[in-house]
Amino acid sequence: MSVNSNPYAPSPNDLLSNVGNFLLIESTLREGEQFANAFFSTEKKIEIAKALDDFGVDYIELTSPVASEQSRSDCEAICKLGLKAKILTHIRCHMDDARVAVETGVDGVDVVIGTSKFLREYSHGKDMNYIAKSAIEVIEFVKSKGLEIRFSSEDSFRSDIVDLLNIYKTVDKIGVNRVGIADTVGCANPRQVYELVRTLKSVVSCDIECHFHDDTGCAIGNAYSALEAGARLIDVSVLGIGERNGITSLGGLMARMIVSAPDYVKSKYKLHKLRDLENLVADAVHVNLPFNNPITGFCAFTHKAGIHAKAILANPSTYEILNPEDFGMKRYIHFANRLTGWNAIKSRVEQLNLSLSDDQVKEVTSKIKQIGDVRQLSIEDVDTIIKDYHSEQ
Ligand SMILES: CC(=O)SCCNC(=O)CCNC(=O)[C@H](O)C(C)(C)COP(=O)(O)OP(=O)(O)OC[C@H]1O[C@@H](n2cnc3c(N)ncnc32)[C@H](O)[C@@H]1OP(=O)(O)O
Ligand SMILES: O=C(O)CCC(=O)C(=O)O
Ligand SMILES: [Zn+2]
Repeated sequence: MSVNSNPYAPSPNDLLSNVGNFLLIESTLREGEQFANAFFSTEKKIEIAKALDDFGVDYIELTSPVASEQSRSDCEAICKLGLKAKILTHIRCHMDDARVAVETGVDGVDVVIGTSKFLREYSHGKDMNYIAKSAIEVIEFVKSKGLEIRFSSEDSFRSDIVDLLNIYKTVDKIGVNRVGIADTVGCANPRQVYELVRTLKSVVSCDIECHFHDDTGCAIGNAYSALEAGARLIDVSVLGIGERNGITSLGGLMARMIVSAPDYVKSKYKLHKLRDLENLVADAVHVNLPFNNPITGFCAFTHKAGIHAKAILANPSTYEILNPEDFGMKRYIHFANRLTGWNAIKSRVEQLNLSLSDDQVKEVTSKIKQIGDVRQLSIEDVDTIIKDYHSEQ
């Protein structure tokens, strides 16, 4: 499908949109380490960093080097790998953290500080004047070391809009590479995201990065909305792992973006490596891939009901917006159940290299349904019913 005829692509009149021109900040080794189950050894971090790099992410964000001595030395080790992705570390807006971060060998530093009333009161206890002063000091220091610098407001969507725009204007003026918006508690909806990014876009000249938690199920939708409004970078993690139930997942965002920007996504990311990457991280944090995971969930390309199966057999686009082959995955018709139809069973008869007329297939389908009404069927059950029926003819 060409971009012009793709109904899911941004309109050519949509001048703000970065849907076909976005970058990924991959935060499995920062936000992901904040997932309850995560403990990454140095070797595992290196393995994950290499796999992310191979997949094609633009940036890899690492845990703050002040979190622990091992975090600092792991950060140094990953910087020395010579990956194509730029390496970032993530710190508080404080000179003590910044001094350590710039010595690790990273390409850039992501600085964050809470700007909502909740966090100003109960997290760091600083007012907006103090935040601006310390942001300027940290940003100028990191820039003086020749590193990329991003300034982010934590809990942006519960922060005062005037405070937000003022601090972003201030840091933009002194030359940050990016400003970040963070939906730290997952409260934002796509419309609010669109409006905030669009407003911010009109007051800063640097790139905009966005970070979305998934507490209310909007993390992928919000990321898409942010790109539509002109954000350039999205924070993701493999399987979305992070604090609480996590953030925008890499695979989920790939699923969304390949529909809207297929050429860009396919040319930039090695989509066939997604499943291995997800399995690597899932194993490392002792979880299974969720059954309903976009793309790699076990039933992501499984079609069951007879109406679906018939149409899928005729043309997969009837019930698939994603092509499994783009991700090295396979489509599957689940025919061993009472919702099946004669078209699916006919296809199975052909796979078994048997020959039955359409009327015979319809008859054997009704036998399958009768048994399927009584108990769960396996493929072997259905194959036996078909073979027995065939030999009786
Ligand atoms: C929304 C996010 O995910 S932000 C990223 C979160 N990442 C992390 O927390 C990294 C891992 N964290 C750690 O290892 C530790 O919390 C450390 C090393 C950063 C700090 O440890 P401690 O000094 O023991 O402090 P503790 O964790 O109890 O409290 C956080 C401290 O940071 C301060 N703080 C919190 N956010 C910020 C900020 N953005 N900028 C500056 N200071 C901050 C708080 O005021 C508090 O300091 P205080 O108790 O001395 O007043
Ligand atoms: O640095 C950022 O932009 C985001 C920090 C974070 O993890 C959050 O606010 O949830
Ligand atoms: Zn987060």
